[in-house]
Amino acid sequence: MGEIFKDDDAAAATSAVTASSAVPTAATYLNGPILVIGTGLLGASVGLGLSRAGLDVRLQDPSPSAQQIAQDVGAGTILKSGETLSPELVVCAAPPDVTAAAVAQALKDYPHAVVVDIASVKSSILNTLLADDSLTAEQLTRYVGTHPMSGREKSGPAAARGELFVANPWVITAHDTASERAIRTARSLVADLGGVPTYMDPLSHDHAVALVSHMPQITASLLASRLLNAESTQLALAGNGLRDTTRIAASDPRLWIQILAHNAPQIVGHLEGMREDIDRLISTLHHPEANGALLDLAELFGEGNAGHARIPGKHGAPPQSFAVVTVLVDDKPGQIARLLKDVGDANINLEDLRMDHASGRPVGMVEISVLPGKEAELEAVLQKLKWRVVK
Ligand SMILES: NC(=O)c1ccc[n+]([C@@H]2O[C@H](COP(=O)([O-])OP(=O)(O)OC[C@H]3O[C@@H](n4cnc5c(N)ncnc54)[C@H](O)[C@@H]3O)[C@@H](O)[C@H]2O)c1
Ligand SMILES: O=C(O)C(=O)C[C@]1(C(=O)O)C=C[C@@H](O)C=C1
Repeated sequence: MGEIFKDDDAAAATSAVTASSAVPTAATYLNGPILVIGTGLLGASVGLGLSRAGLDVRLQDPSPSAQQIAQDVGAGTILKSGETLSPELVVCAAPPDVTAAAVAQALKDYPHAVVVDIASVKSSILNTLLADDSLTAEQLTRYVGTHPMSGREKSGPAAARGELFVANPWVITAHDTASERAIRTARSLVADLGGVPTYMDPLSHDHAVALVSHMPQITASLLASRLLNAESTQLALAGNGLRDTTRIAASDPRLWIQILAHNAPQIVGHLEGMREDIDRLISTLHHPEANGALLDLAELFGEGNAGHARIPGKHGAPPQSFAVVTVLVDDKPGQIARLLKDVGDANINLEDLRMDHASGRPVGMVEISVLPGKEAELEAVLQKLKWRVVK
C-alpha cells in the first residue's frame, strides 16, 4: 500500500475537528455525501463529527427512533425511502452479527461507493464476505474493514459524541484485494474524525483487541458482578478504585455477547492465563504466613506495574505520566466551564480531566492532568484567580 497521506495529516484534521462548529470547513479529505447505516452510538458519532466538519451526511437505521434521534442530535439527515443517493462512502455501523449482511447490501446498492464497517471484530466479518457468492470481485475491492478504538459504556444515538475518535487509534484492516481508492477513502474518514490510522491484518487485529479491549470488558463485568449481593453499607464505601475498574461493566450486553462470540478463540488463551494467576493468588492467600508467600504477592503486583507501564500515551506516544493539579469546585452551574476557560487562558495544555463528587457534599474535586513541569505554573495561576487548589 502506497503513502497516502503525509504524517501530519491526521493531526491537521484533528485540529480541524476539535476547532469545528456548525460552520462548514473546507479542510476535509472526504467530499461526501456519506451514508451512515446504523445510527446508534458509533454511527451517530461518526455522523456528528463529519457533519460538524461540513460534510453532507445521510442516515439510515431499521429503528425509526434511532434514525430520528441521530438526526436530532445533528448527525445528518435521514435518507428518505426511495430517495436516490450516490455516496462517496457508506459507513456500516450496525451490530457485529449483522454487519457482513449490511456491508454486502451496501456494496450492491451503491455501485460507486467505498463501503467500510466499524465493527469491533474483523476476521469473522471479512470471512463471511469472502464466502458470499452473491458478491463480485469488483464489489469486494470497494470494501475495507475498520475499527475505531473509541467508544463509551453507553449505546444509542443520544450518547453520540462528534469528538469521540479524536487522538485514538482507528484500525484499518484492508484485505488483499481492497483497492487503493477504498483504502484512501477509509483513511480520509479516520483523518476527518481526528483518529490515528493504524494498519493491521484482520486476524492480528482480533488478537490485539482480545487482550486490550475484550479482556478489560470481561474482567470489569466479572468484578462488578461480585457486587450483586453486597450490603448497601458496603457499597456506600465505594471509591475511585471500584469506579475506575468497573466503568465499562455498564456496557450493553447485547453488543458484548456478539463481540465475544465472534472473537472467542482469541480470548480463551488470555482467560486461561488469568485463571492460572488467580489460582496462584488463591493458594498464596490461603497461607500468607508461608515462606515465599509475600514475595509471590510482590511479584504479582510488580508484573501488574510493569504491564500498566507499557500502555502507550496519546497518539501512540510512549507511556507518559502526567502531573495532576487538584481543584475543589462548588457544586454550582458553570463552575467547570469557568475553570476550563481559566486553564485555557493560562495557555497550558490540558491532557486529561477527571471529576469526582463526594456524595451528599456541595463540592466536587477536579483533577487536571498537565505535562510534568507545568503543574506549579498552573497552580499559581489558579490560586491567583481564587480557585481552591488542593496541595
Ligand atoms: N460501543 C462502542 O464502544 C464501540 C466502539 C467501537 C466500535 N463499535 C462497533 O460499532 C457498531 C455499533 O455499535 P454501537 O455501540 O453504536 O451500538 P448501538 O446499539 O448504539 O447502535 C447499533 C445500531 O445499529 C442498528 N441496527 C441493528 N440492526 C441493523 C441492521 N441490520 N442494519 C443496520 N443497522 C442496524 C440499531 O438499530 C442501532 O441503532 C458495532 O459493530 C460495534 O462492535 C462499538
Ligand atoms: O471506552 C470504552 O467505553 C470502551 O469500551 C471502548 C472500546 C475499548 O475497549 O477501548 C470498547 C469496544 C470497542 O470495540 C472499542 C473501544
